[in-house]
Amino acid sequence: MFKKILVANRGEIALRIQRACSELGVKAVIVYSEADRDAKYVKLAEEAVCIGPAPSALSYLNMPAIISAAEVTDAEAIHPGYGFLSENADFAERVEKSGFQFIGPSPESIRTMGDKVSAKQAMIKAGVPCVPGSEGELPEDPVQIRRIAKTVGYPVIIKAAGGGGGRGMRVVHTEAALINAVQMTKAEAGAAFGNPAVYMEKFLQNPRHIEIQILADKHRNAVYLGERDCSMQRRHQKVIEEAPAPGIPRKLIERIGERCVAAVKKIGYRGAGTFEFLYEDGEFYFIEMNTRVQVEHPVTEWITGVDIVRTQIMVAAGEKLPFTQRQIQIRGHAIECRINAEDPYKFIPSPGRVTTWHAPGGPGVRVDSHIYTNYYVPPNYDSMIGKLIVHGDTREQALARMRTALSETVIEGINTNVPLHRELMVDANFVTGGTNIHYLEEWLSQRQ
Ligand SMILES: Nc1ncc2cc(-c3cccc4ccccc34)c(N3CC[C@@H](N)C3)nc2n1
Ligand SMILES: [Ca+2]
Repeated sequence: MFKKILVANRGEIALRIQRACSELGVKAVIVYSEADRDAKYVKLAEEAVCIGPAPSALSYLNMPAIISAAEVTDAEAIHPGYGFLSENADFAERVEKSGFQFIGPSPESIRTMGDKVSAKQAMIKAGVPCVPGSEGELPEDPVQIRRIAKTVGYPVIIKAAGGGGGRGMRVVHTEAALINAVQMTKAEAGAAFGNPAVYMEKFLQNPRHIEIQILADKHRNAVYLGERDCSMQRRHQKVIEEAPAPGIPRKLIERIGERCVAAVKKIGYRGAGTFEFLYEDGEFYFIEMNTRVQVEHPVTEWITGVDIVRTQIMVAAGEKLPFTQRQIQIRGHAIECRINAEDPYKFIPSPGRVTTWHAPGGPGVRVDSHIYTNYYVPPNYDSMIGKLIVHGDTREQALARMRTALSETVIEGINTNVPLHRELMVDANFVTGGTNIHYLEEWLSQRQ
């Protein structure tokens, strides 16, 4: 086991990793930008290194600064968290070339999954069901592009190989609009990701977003930890996540979960990973794989009893998974509300000083947040200031606990989306369960 790990992130995930290290008896080195000098986990840190000024590019994305911080503090490993450099293959490579363990998959796995075309090809080879489409990069020839679209059937969606998470996508409903749409998406992809390659898929009209969490060690053991329903999103920002996914037969989950496990074994994947699927009419369609721990990992932790961050660290240290698939039992239901410093209905960021913070509590309530009374939420980073996660024996009990927790939550001094969560937790369709990826945006447009 490592003696010292550098936490290359900020906010609630930095605190989460710091806690996992503390529990394992591993020292944690905290890095921070000048804007995060007063962060809770910096104050709690045994060792903290300022890696630069507020802008991410000069701090949390500053590879030399982070690697130097690891050197001067004699850290043995670096945990990237999520966002920032967590899925940057070059960073993982530089970390390992500098003699540190990167807590995550190999640079090759990160690179393969970061290119959405190679990711899909790997999954097709591994027998994971994918959305029908161009099975590779679209050719230049307009005649061929039209032929592929005709085979796939309109509407189609053009996606950037270097995109993901909703960036670099364009839906096409008619042949007349096709070639121009391909050219626009290629130009945008070239500019945004330095990679103009695009691919095509059948556009699924009303899918749910279901993801499978996997964990794999360096000894070819791998398990899946059930699924999460992440369909309650707005402009590709998740708002509410839950596990298990309401109304999906366990048999279907087991089948797709086992295929994901077979795939990670086949590609020699190690660490935590998430397979993103669209789910429609009883079918799963692979769209992307995330090679990082995700914001919403606590809902999976609670229904399986597995500490994902702790296991990431153990696996990176070369240990075997401390459980087999048979030992993974799904118990109860968990729901997560992302708490953002923003206007609850206009989504305008609302940084500033938190003058009052009262966290909720009680049976089945978990609060993952770094804020405190008088904490100043900096304007430089994304607006998420914490997560409220609840667990119950049933979905109904989890909903009741979330309503109670939200009613106890007090955050004054800034705007937050807590009022939005309070309304959603009593919305008839959300309470029924199984709302698709468009539901929240439709709900918000009707509310305006
Ligand atoms: N073939 C096909 N059909 C429909 C799709 C719809 C979306 C999509 C569009 C808009 C919001 C979404 C929220 C969660 C998951 C997916 C979406 C989508 N995304 C958006 C982000 C990235 N994960 C892929 N890909 C799709 N692909
Ligand atoms: Ca993704």
